[in-house]
Amino acid sequence: MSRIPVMEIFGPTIQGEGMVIGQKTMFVRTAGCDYSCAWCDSAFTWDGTGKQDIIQMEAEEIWEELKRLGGSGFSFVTISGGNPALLKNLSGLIDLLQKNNIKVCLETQGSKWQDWFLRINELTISPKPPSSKMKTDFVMLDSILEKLKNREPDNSVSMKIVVFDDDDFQYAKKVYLRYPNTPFFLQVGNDDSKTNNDQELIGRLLNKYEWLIEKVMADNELTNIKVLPQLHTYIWGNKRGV
Ligand SMILES: C[S@@+](CC[C@H](N)C(=O)[O-])C[C@H]1O[C@@H](n2cnc3c(N)ncnc32)[C@H](O)[C@@H]1O
Ligand SMILES: Nc1nc2[nH]cc(C(=O)O)c2c(=O)[nH]1
Ligand code: SF4
Ligand SMILES: [Mg+2]
Repeated sequence: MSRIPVMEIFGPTIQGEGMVIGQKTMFVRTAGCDYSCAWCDSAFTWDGTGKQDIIQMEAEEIWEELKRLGGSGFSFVTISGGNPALLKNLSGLIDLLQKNNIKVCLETQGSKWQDWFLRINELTISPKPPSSKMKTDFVMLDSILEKLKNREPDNSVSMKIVVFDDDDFQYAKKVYLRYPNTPFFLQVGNDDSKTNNDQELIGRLLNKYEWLIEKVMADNELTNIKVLPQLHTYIWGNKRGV
């Protein structure tokens, strides 16, 4: 028996972020994080406010719930959190999904290593800029990217950095230059992940997207880079479970 702390399972929806943006996917969100980012849009996974929703589930039970929600209409599952890399025992779930021809994507911040990283089809590493108030352990990040060179050949790894301000942009540049061979994404930061005034939020996020694009356009060192919105927030605002 090996249970996984699950905060929520939802979908089908689209992946709103990063290298497979737009991809139809189900989500499994695990509980617990070793960080506490100032602007975390999923703080309910670690700040105690979602405690009553955490369910300890076996891999088989997660798979059953995914099928109950998504029927046969999905072939991608994205695991996020919290930090799913806190969970040594995710191996069983990854195996079970892949045995059923499901591609597995996973989001983590690059603070912890797990051997099952090597088997994730689309792994997003998202180191945190200064506005988060977290400090990046670059020794750990270097070692994670080094070990990932031994991943299975069809599997993809990318970096995604959320940018709120000029300091974050400088940080993102430093990370870009440190890992020149890793596909690199910038993502617009959502500075109000509580509001339910969608129109006002979306207007502001569009302006921030334009600001970020213009920063990249003007930069001569950031060349092989993609600048993305957090697409789901432009459609559903801060709604949970989409
Ligand atoms: C909620 S986190 C969970 C996975 C993992 N803990 C991580 O941070 O990569 C998923 C993604 O959402 C991003 N994110 C969190 N809060 C955000 C916000 N307010 N605006 C934009 N992106 C945000 C994170 O940077 C991360 O890339
Ligand atoms: N649609 C959608 N796309 C996402 N991409 C990453 C998410 C996350 O919270 O990790 C997320 C999310 O919560 N919803
Ligand atoms: S690392 Fe991810 S889940 Fe953890 S606090 Fe930061 S954004 Fe939230
Ligand atoms: Mg999210």
